[in-house]
Amino acid sequence: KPNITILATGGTIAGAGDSATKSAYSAGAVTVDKLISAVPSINKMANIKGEQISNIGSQEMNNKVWLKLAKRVNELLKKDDVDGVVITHGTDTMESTSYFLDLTVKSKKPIVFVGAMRSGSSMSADGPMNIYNAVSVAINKQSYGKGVVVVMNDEIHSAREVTKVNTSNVNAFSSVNTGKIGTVYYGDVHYYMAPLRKHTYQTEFNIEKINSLPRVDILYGHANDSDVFVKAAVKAGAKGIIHAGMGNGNPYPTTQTALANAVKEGVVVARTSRVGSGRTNLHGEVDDAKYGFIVTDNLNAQKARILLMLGLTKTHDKKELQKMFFEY
Ligand SMILES: NC(=O)C[C@H](N)C(=O)O
Repeated sequence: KPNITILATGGTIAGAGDSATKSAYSAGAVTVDKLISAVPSINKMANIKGEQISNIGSQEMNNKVWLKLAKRVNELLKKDDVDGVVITHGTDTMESTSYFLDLTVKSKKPIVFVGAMRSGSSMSADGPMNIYNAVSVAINKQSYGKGVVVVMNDEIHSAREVTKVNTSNVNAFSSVNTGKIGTVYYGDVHYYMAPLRKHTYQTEFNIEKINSLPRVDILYGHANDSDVFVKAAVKAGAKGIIHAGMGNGNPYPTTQTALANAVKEGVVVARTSRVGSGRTNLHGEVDDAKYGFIVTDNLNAQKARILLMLGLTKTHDKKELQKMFFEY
C-alpha cells in the first residue's frame, strides 16, 4: 500500500457546530486524527499518517504557515517512504496556499489539497467524501508530475487555475480560464488535461533559506477611485502592488498616476483584473512601457500576489518578473 501523509491546516473540513441544520460553526475545531477517523475506508487504500500544521480558519492564513507547510512538504516528499501528501485546508484561501506550494515544492509526487463547504457536524457534510477522493487522487499514478491539485466536489483542479467562485455552495470551486483537469467519483480518478505552465519540480523558487516574504498588497480598482490606497501601500513598505483594475486591468486615472509614481519609488506594479477571468494584456488601454507596469497574464489578484512575492525573493528586475508571469 502507498504511504500518504495527511497534513491538516484547519478550515471548515475540520469545523464543528452545535446543530446539523444551522449554519453557525467554528472552523479548525477538530484535529487531524479525528479527520482521519471520520473516513476509515482510506486506511484500506493507503498507510495513512497525520500531521497537524495549524488549526485555523483559512481566512487567518499567513506567510508563516505557508513557509512552514511548504518546507514540511518538501521534506516529506524527499523521503522514500512517503508517496504523496494530502493537505486539508479551509476553502477561503485554498487557491492561494495551493498555488504557493505549486511554486515552491520541488517534487513530482502527488500533492493534493482538499476542503469542505459544510462542517463535520452539518447534515450532508461534504468533508469525508472529499477526503476519500483526495486520498484516491494522491495514490493514483497519473497524479505524478501534475503539480499541486485541488480536489473538491468530485473535481480535480490545477492549483494555478482554480478559484473559489461561490461563498457557500458545495460546488464552490472552478478553474474559470481553463476548466478542471480531471474528475474523481467515489475514488474513481480520471484525468483529461495537464497543466503546461511551470510548477513544482520545474520551479526556480527556493524557500529553504527564506523565513519572510516581501510585502505585496492588492488594491481593487473602481469608478471614482483615488490615490490614497496606493500611497498608503507605498508608505507601509510594499515592495509590490497588484492592482485589480477594471476590465482589462484598467486603473482609474488618479490611481494610475499614483501607481506610476510608486514605480518611480521602486515598487513593482503588476496589473490584473477584477473581472475574474481572462488575460490582462500588455499595452491595451494602458501604456505599460511608459508607466513601467507589468501584467499578470491570466492570474487573478490573489494568485498574482503569490507569484510576485516569490519573484521578488529573486529579483527586482521588471523584465525578469514579467517573464515569470508568462512562464508560471
Ligand atoms: N469552507 C471553508 O473552509 C471556509 C472557512 N472560512 C475556511 O476557509 O477555513
